[in-house]
Amino acid sequence: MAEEKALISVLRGKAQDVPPIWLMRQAGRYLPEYRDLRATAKNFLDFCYSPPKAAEATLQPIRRFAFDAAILFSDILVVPDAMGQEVSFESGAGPRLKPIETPDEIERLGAFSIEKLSPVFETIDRVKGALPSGVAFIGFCGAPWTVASYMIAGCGTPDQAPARLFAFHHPESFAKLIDRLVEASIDYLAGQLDAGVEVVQVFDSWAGVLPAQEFHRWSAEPIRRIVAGVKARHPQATVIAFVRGADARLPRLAQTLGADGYGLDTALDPTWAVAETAPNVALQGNLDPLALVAGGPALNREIDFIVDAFKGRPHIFNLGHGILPQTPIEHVERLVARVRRERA
Ligand SMILES: Cc1c2[nH]c(c1CCC(=O)O)Cc1[nH]c(c(CCC(=O)O)c1C)Cc1[nH]c(c(CCC(=O)O)c1C)Cc1[nH]c(c(C)c1CCC(=O)O)C2
Repeated sequence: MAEEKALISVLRGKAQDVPPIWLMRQAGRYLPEYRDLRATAKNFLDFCYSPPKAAEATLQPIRRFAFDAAILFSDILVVPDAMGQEVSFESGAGPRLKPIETPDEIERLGAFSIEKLSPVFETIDRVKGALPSGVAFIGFCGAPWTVASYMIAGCGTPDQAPARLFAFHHPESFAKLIDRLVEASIDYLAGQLDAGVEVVQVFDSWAGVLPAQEFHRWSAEPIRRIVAGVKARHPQATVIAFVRGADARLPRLAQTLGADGYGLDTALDPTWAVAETAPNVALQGNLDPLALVAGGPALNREIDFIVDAFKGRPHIFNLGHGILPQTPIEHVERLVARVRRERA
């Protein structure tokens, strides 16, 4: 039997001497080869739905940095796209959808068409044959709250106020949208696992804006249902929950969501997270993406602090949020070398 991949071992609760490393949004605009490839597609979603291009974008950061995991190149907003709420991306301005303003519009959303996402599964099939042994393959989806927040607002907002207001005004209708996203996410992640990913990560990038009861209802509980639904269909699969802004709610999440690993955002203190969660729970994170932009002694100091804070604990080295487009490539190279202790 092939040796267990380091990232999978960590998710199964086994600490490694050297933590496996990958970076959220590791495929993207900080890479010149990504920018060249991206220029060959007429828009971002076409790019996501082109298996040869999406497979190449998935593999680019693996070739360059030999990360311990590849993450499928796609986007969380393909799910609303597959529900008939058309999505487009304007360059420099982020995603655009037709906003949902009334409960009626939730009733009128189409059924989730998993067939529409068949190019994603074909991308997975292409990548899995091309990955070096030892490199784990991660699929993903957005958590229902984060995806719903874009579906309601129709674009990115600083505080997700449109979705928060909609949920206060129309809780029953909002619950229907969340339920539909839970079901779609389970089908979608199970489809990704059928196609060949080994790990799935659920991104709740906007959980941190919710007050306690809303957080429980719209962020935590839907993620718990997704984890249970995925594991019912794929008992071997491992799941990472990235609940950005979980803050003091992390220990309770780690007891209740049922995931194998928890992503920590930049603001969480690793020493506290290690002390407040069970020792077999894997933790992922949480270098400040701006430290990676800054480089210099600050970067070394931050890397060493994180590696040391998680020592002896199942830990996946990662950023606390996505890599920024202005990140110098040499800083990423230095990060990987330093985490692997090839200290230059
Ligand atoms: C909220 C969210 C989205 N998408 C995603 C999230 C959750 C993680 C997070 O909080 O960063 C997740 C995502 N988006 C993308 C990936 C691909 C895989 C990877 O991590 O490398 C992943 C995992 C590609 C992408 N998704 C997007 C790009 C840039 C578009 C381009 O190249 O033209 C990429 C590479 C576009 C996107 N997609 C989204 C926004 C708000 C934007 C615009 C902002 C931006 O440009 O970064 C929605």
